[in-house]
Amino acid sequence: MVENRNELSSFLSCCLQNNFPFFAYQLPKSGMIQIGVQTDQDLKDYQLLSDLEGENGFVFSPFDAESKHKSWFVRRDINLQASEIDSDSIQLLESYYPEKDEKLPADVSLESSHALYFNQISKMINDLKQFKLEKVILSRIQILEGMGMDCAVESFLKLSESYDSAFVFLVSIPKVGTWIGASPETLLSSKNNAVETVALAGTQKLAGRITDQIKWEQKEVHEQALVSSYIENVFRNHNLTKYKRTGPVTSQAGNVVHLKTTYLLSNGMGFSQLSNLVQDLHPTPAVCGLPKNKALELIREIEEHDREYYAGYLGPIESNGSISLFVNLRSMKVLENQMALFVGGGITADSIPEKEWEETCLKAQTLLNVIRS
Ligand SMILES: C=C(O[C@H]1C=CC=C(C(=O)O)[C@@H]1O)C(=O)O
Repeated sequence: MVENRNELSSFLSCCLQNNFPFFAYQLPKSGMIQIGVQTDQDLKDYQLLSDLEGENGFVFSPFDAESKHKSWFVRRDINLQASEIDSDSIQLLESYYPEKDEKLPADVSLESSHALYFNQISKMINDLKQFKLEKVILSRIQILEGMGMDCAVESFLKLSESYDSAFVFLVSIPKVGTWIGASPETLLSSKNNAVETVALAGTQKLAGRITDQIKWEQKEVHEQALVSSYIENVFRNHNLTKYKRTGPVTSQAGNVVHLKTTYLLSNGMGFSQLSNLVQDLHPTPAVCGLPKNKALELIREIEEHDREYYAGYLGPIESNGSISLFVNLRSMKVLENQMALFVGGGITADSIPEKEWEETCLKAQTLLNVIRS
């Protein structure tokens, strides 16, 4: 826990209450929260990540590029590390107070009931068999009543204190939304010429075991292998033939474990090459399915809720070309008096509906155990 936790909490609450576009995040294994604030509300949207070359800030992109939701870029006009925050930082913020014209997002109740989820999964399994799809991700929303905007900062701080190996974030964009989460999945990161991505899939409850004791079933191994082969295929299409593959290994994410293969590409890539790679990787079969376009069609047809930014990607980009992008998973949209928690799981023709429902409950617990503690 940072020594100046109270000042940090006041600073983030001040950003939120005064409708600054801002972001706070803790990169995996960094133990350090970074904060960026845009001092005006003149937000930039983008079509291609390559349009942001040379910029310093944070990107926030939806699951479905063809939906009404845009990809946003928040500038890092004020750049602070959590440990630097004191009363002067709040004064600095005060000098930039934007107009308070933003209304808080209204509460919604899009919760997918057990019955609705079961109807959807049955239809999905039938369609998977009929149209010979390998895998599709079905998601649902769980509404947390009585926990809204007032709890956002505290929830983010608790997640950052509990999850050292996740990408923990709080991002708020006026008229777009406020999201918090602890993602276990890197989409693409590039620093000092080393480019990394992961293939993540398969879920089990940790249940007090050490990761080495965990045995994976054929269905889970297959599900994860699909994500790996998709990534390797994207590499091939980009003529990226030299990379180091590690895994699959069991990787812990709170109370659950996944199978994870890590890919390291050591040849330096320019920003536009990285951007093209992101464009092709997203959405991976960890959040969409295979074949990608058919899976996307099925998701649009079967899910009744709007995923918005869940299963999209987000993270910081720097003017020197470094990027750290993560999949927006294990995350919640913060509303006035509610939080909408999004969870999903990979469905194959062999899926057992009740087990899949339980898996989404386990994933939800990753966040609930911490924010309700
Ligand atoms: C879609 C989610 O998780 C993905 C990432 C890891 C394992 C997954 C699975 O086992 O289905 C999912 O593909 C989610 O947490 O909402």
